[in-house]
Amino acid sequence: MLLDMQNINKSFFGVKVLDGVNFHLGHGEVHALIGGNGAGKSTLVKMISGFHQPDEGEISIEGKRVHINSSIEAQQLGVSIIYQDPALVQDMSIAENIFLGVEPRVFGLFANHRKMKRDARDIMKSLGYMHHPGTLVRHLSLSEQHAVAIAKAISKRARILIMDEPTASLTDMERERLFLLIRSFKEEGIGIIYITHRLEELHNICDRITILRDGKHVITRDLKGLGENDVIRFMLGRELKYLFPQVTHEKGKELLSVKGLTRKPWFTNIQFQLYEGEILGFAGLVGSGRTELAKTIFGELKRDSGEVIWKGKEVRFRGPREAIQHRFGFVNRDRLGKGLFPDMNISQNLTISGLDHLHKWQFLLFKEEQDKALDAILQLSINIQGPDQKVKYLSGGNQQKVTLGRWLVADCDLYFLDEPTQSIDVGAKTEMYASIHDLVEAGKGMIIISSDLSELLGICTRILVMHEGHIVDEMTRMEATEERITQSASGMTGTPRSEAQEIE
Ligand SMILES: Nc1ncnc2c1ncn2[C@@H]1O[C@H](COP(=O)(O)OP(=O)(O)OP(=O)(O)O)[C@@H](O)[C@H]1O
Repeated sequence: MLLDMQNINKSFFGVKVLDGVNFHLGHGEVHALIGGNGAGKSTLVKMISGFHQPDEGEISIEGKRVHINSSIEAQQLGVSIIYQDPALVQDMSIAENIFLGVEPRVFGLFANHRKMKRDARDIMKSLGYMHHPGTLVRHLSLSEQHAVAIAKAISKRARILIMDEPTASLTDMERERLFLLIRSFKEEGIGIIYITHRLEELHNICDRITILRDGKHVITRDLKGLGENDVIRFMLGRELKYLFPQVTHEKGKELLSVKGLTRKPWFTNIQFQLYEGEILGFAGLVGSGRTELAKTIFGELKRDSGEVIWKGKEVRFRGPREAIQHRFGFVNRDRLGKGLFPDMNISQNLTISGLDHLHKWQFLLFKEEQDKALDAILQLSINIQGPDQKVKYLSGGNQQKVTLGRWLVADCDLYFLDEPTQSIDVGAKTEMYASIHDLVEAGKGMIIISSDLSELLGICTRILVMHEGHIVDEMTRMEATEERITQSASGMTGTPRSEAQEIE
C-alpha cells in the first residue's frame, strides 16, 4: 500500500469536520475522493500535504508511519498537491515557479538559471505547452497556470499526486490532455488522489472511489459497476430526481442589444440580442473573449467601439458601480480575487452586492435583504458553521455558493454568470438551475458563460459560440449538440458572424 490513512479525526474551532475517516491508495492507482461541498475532501488531503495535522489517527506511506508537519516534509516524502486555484507566484516566471525552493544549483551555491529554463521548457512541452520558460505567470490564463502547477509537481518526482479539482477551469481538449498525462503517471506507479465535482469524469480516469458525507466515510469500492446516480445517492444521502428544470419560457421583448462591440485584442464587432424569457449561453475556449465581452458590457473594461442597448436605451457604464446601479449583476469566476471578501463573515458577504471593493459599504442591504441572504444560505445548501463564519474558512464550493447567493438575492434585472457552478456539488447545482429558471420566469435577463457543455445544453435556450474574439456559431437548444459546439469553439467550422453578415 502506498498510502494508508486510518481513523483520521479533525476539528476546527470545536466543530468536527473529519470523523474517523479511513483512506488507502495503491501504487499506480487513481482514487477518486468524492463528496458534497464541505464534506471534508480538501481537509483530508491537506493532512498529507502537510498543511493540516490530524487531531487523531495514523498516516503511513509505503508501510512507514509518518508525521507530516509542513509542505517541505510532504515534498520530501514524495507528496505533491495541485489545487483548484493554482498556488503560483504571479510575478515570477514559469521556470522560477516550477523550481521554487528546489532550484538546480552550480557548485551547490548559485541557482543554475540556464538548466532551470531548459528543464522547465522540456516539462511544459511534455504537457503540450510551448511557452517561453521566462514568461511571467501573471501573463498566463488560468488553464495555463494549471499546467505550470502540474509541471511543478512532475519536477518534484511525486510518488503521491493529489489533484483537487484539476479540471474545474479546463476546456474539454485540455482535460483530455490531462487525462493522457494521468494515465502515463499511473504507468510509472504514481498514486493519484483525484477530487472532482464533474462526476462524468470518474469512469474515464479513476479505478476506485471513496465517498465522504459531512466528514464521515460513506463507502470505498471499485468504480466498475457504480453508476452516476449511485454516486450522487451516496454523496447526498438522497436521490436526485432531475438536474435541470423543464425550460418552458416564452421568448418575449428584447432586453439587451449589443451592436458592433469591440475591445481589442479580446473581441471584435460583436452583435447579439437577449430577449425576455431567454437563458443565453456563451460557449468557447478559455481566452475566446467571452469573459472580456461580459466585463465590457458591465463597464469593468473599456470598449473601443460599439453600442450596448438595454431596454431600448443606450448604456455606457464607466465602471461596475454604474452597472450595479442599473441593476446589472456579475457572478465572477475569480472567487477570492474580486468575488468575495475573505476576512468578512458569510452574512456580510451575502449582503454586499457591490463588486467594486472601494464602494463596498455603499451596497449594504437592509434587514429584509439580510433575511433573503439567509434564505440563500438555505436554498443553496451552503454548508456552514453559522452566518458569522469567515468566508476564508469555507470550503471552495461553499465560497462559490456565497458569491452566487449574493447576486441571487440582490434582485438584479440582468445577470452575467461566469462559470457559475465551478466547484459546486451536484445537489446545489440543481438548486441553482431552478433559481435561474425562476429569475428568467420573473422577466430577468440571463447570460451564462460556461465551459461545462452539459450545463449549457441543459439550461440555456440559445447558445452563442465564440472563437478568437468572434461569435462563430449560434444555435437554439433544439439544434445544439456537444459536437457542434466543440467544433465551432475550436474554430473548425463557422465564419465569424460579423464577417458573414458583412459578406451578405
Ligand atoms: N481552516 C479552517 N478553519 C475552519 N474551518 C475550516 C477550515 N478549513 C476547512 N474548514 C471547514 O471544514 C469543512 C470541510 O471543508 P473542506 O474544504 O475540506 O470541504 P471540501 O469537501 O473540500 O468541499 P468543496 O467541495 O467545497 O471543496 C467545511 O465546513 C469548512 O468550512
